[in-house]
Amino acid sequence: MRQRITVLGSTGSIGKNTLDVVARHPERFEVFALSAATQVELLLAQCAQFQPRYAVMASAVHARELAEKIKSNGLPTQVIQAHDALETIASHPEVDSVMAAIVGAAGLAPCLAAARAGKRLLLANKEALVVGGEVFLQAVRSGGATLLPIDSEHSAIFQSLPEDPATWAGRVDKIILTASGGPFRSRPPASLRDVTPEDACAHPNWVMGRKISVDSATMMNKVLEVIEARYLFGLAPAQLDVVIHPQSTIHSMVQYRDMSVVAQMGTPDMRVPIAYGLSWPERVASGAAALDFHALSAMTFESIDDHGHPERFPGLRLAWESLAAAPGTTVVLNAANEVAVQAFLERRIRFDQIHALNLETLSAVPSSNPDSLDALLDLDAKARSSAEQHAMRMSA
Ligand SMILES: NC(=O)C1=CN([C@@H]2O[C@H](COP(=O)(O)OP(=O)(O)OC[C@H]3O[C@@H](n4cnc5c(N)ncnc54)[C@H](OP(=O)(O)O)[C@@H]3O)[C@@H](O)[C@H]2O)C=CC1
Ligand SMILES: CC(=O)[C@@H](O)[C@H](O)COP(=O)(O)O
Ligand SMILES: [Mn+2]
Repeated sequence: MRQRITVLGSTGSIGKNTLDVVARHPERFEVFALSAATQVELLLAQCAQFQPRYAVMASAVHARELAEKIKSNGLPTQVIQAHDALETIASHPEVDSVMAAIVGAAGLAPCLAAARAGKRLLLANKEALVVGGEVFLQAVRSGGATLLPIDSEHSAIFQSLPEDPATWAGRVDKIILTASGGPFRSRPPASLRDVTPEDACAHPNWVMGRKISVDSATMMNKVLEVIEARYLFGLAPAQLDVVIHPQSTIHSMVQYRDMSVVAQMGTPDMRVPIAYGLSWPERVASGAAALDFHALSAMTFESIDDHGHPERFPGLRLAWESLAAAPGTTVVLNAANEVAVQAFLERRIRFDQIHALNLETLSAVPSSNPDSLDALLDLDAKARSSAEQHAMRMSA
């Protein structure tokens, strides 16, 4: 029987790559539902191609527009307009797998719904796990869900670990996440004051959405990924390491107790981890080009400490610091960073103010121990409000 899939965030970079892989295997995969925030025309085109049962848009205005167009095009898709529409398509009894590809904490509630409903949950939306933390993991356990990483580093780690998670703690010495260093790896740190959103979004190796691209430029992406790895693989924060590898050929590594290192490699193409998540434990064609070892000129590595850190990437330490602090700290950090990145993309604050805004918000919002979705969203809202005030002061 075909695997029925809901794609949350189908109009984004991960969403489009997911549909590309799905379209290569019509005998294995069937699209059950799609969702977007504002891109009505693209979602309409996806509905025409994949004929899903349901489609959801984040706002009522866009949902109405999509529903009218779907009707006038004679398509069978039903547009669900309800405050919990994303949760509905993520937990529907006829869904097998959910691709979580919404950006930011906005994806948390449907992820939890999918987890509680015992779905196979393909997690690209790293912010959902960074915010959800133990509440997220508890939902996965209680719902009997299967959580599969899509983030390239975490897919690489997952592919490099033994099949049985019960053996990980005993066998693994540490996990080494690779970081490209982003577009500003070699720029004098003082010049970062004046970079534009276009500069920051020009990632050297990956074509991605704007938010994650800015995160790669500040190294906040690696902060989120260290926290994500902590929750996905259950190792101690001290067992998580980051090394700069500018070519993004090795996607991450696992170092075992005997000092053997297992790495996963490939061309930088998100269709590889997406295809692995979709087909796990099998493998299917992804559409990615093969890594050509005959043409591969170099694979280099640099220590972050030798690379202008902490001046260039002052935020990286926040990963370990927030994991050592009260559990709500990662919620506050993520919310602050989402507000800061948006403010930078809207040219309200400078690039070098993103880190300052994150620090100010962490100091201003008291940490707590949120133990439910409501408590997580409440803390997230408090942190956003505080961060917005800091952003307004900075831009004044
Ligand atoms: N891009 C990549 O290669 C990688 C991405 N990731 C992670 O995957 C996630 C998605 O990233 P990416 O695809 O780059 O992001 P994009 O910005 O390209 O896409 C985001 C998707 O989410 C939708 N969306 C945005 N805001 C909301 C909201 N408030 N409610 C509901 N839907 C919303 C967008 O709709 P619309 O298009 O209509 O605005 C779009 O479909 C992020 O968490 C990112 O960190 C992880 C590894 C690699
Ligand atoms: C493709 C992917 O998973 C991104 O998270 C990518 O790894 C960003 O790279 P850097 O954050 O290392 O620049
Ligand atoms: Mn990544």
